[in-house]
Amino acid sequence: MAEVRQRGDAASALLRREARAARGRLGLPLGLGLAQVILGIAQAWLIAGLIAKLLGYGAAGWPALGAVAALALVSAGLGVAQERALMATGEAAKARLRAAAFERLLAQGAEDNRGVGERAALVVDRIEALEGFLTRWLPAAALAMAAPVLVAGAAFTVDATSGAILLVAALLVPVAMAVTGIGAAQASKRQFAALDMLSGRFLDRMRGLPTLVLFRRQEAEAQALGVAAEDLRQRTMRVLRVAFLSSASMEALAAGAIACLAIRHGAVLGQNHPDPAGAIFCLLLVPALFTPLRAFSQAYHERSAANGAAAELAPLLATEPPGGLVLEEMPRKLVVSFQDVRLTYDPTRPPALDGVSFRAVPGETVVLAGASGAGKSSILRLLMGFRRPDSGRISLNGQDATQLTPAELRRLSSYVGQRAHLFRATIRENIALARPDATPAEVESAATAARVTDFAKALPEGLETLVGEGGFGLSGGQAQRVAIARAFLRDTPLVLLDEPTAHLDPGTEAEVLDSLRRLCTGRTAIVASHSRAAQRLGRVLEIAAGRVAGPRMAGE
Ligand SMILES: Nc1ncnc2c1ncn2[C@@H]1O[C@H](COP(=O)(O)OP(=O)(O)OP(=O)(O)O)[C@@H](O)[C@H]1O
Repeated sequence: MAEVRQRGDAASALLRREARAARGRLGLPLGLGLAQVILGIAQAWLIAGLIAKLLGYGAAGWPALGAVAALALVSAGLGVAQERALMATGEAAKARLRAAAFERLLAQGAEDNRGVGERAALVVDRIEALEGFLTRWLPAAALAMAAPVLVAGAAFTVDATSGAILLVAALLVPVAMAVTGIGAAQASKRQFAALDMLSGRFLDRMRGLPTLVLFRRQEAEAQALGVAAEDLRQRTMRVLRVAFLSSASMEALAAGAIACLAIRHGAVLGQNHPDPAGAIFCLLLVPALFTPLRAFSQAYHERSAANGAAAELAPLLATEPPGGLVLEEMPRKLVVSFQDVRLTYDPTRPPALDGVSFRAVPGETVVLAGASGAGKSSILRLLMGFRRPDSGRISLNGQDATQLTPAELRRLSSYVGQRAHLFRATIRENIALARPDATPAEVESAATAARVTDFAKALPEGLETLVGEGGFGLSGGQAQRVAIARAFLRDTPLVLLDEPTAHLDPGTEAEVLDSLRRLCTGRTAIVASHSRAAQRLGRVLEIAAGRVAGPRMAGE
């Protein structure tokens, strides 16, 4: 319960902060909205004169008709300008929020245990939902307060009772909305949760589609997706029901206001009203009063949706990007030392690292061997700054590594994992990703060093061949060589390799190891590997249950 309240508080705080940030940009659209209300009142005045003339009371003529048309044109122009100003405000806010959310997701990196679909939904859909709050709800709420005062004030100048009727109708709107909108925020939150479930599951199953087909699970999965989609439909209908209810209450109030005014001014049709044009004016003010109130009611739904989205975004945006020192210059050589390092992921389970000590000097390759789950990758994760040790000391050239920002720590190392991820881009662009400011010659020399050029020569467009999703398929060994080329291009003093030859046949493994040996030469290298062949890269440290079990000679 306390947690739910905390999430609600965090969501409100986020929305307040965003409202403050957007305030400066909302002045123009608000001013334009107010101008439209005033034009609406003027139009009602002119049209009232024209209708009175038709009923045989007044003297309004063609100039009044021309003025009504001109005001309608100006009002439409103002509407377009207002919409554009609101869109610009929304786009600026979304760009800022997306950059902040993305920065935090990147800082959490591999350690973020949210699914890919959920992370994508946070950055795309949730921030989209906040736009409605900033560009619909905030201006609509401000106009819903100012417009009734202007409209009722105009009615007062003609007839105090009509002014009072309009004012009371306007004051009843928030009451009706509060009654019909009870539970709207909760319904919205549930709708988002169902949407997350569905999109996360869909993405996950799409990625594993070949496996599902192989195991003939496609029917069962389609049914499970159907159930999740049905759940989303029901929750969406609940949200819509609330929205329909609140607009129905609005229409009832507008009808009530017209009815009261009609009773008050019914004599206008009996040809004995003291101010027929004024009476018609009061009746025509009802649309002018309810247009901004209707926008307010519709935006109420946007506010509920934004509340649901903010509750999910707030914890992410509240995480401070990790602080720390920044290196004055990149060291050419690096001595890595672990002293009694402990790391626990889950306090209910034994520690992943339980007092690990070792040292690796420049030019040396330390191979971490040991059974699956022994803690090899955890050592690499610490060196990449994705985790901080619970105790002990990790030093780089004698300096405490935990004092550096994680990003700075990552600047010192190049990493090659089990499977290189290739983006949909050319081979050249995929390599240059490691150092976008590299010259074409530098990229080519990295490609040569990693033997990418050997296979790229045979491809139709060489290094310019498009690879990755939907592009030319590379074999596992070729993709690993692209990853090694990235490491060559980065040219860092520390090289971290995590099972770099897993999934490769012995022949390809030998070729990849040959490139890796050259990559490690002259640098400090730490390699986690089960492979006997990879263990010949250097000094082997046996890791067992989070401890260094002892050194082994290469090839032992
Ligand atoms: N994010 C995590 N949350 C909880 N426990 C984790 C996490 N990552 C690893 N562990 C646990 O920590 C222990 C060490 O894991 P680690 O990945 O370092 O092993 P490893 O030796 O690299 O294994 P492998 O050779 O299979 O990759 C394992 O028991 C593992 O289950």
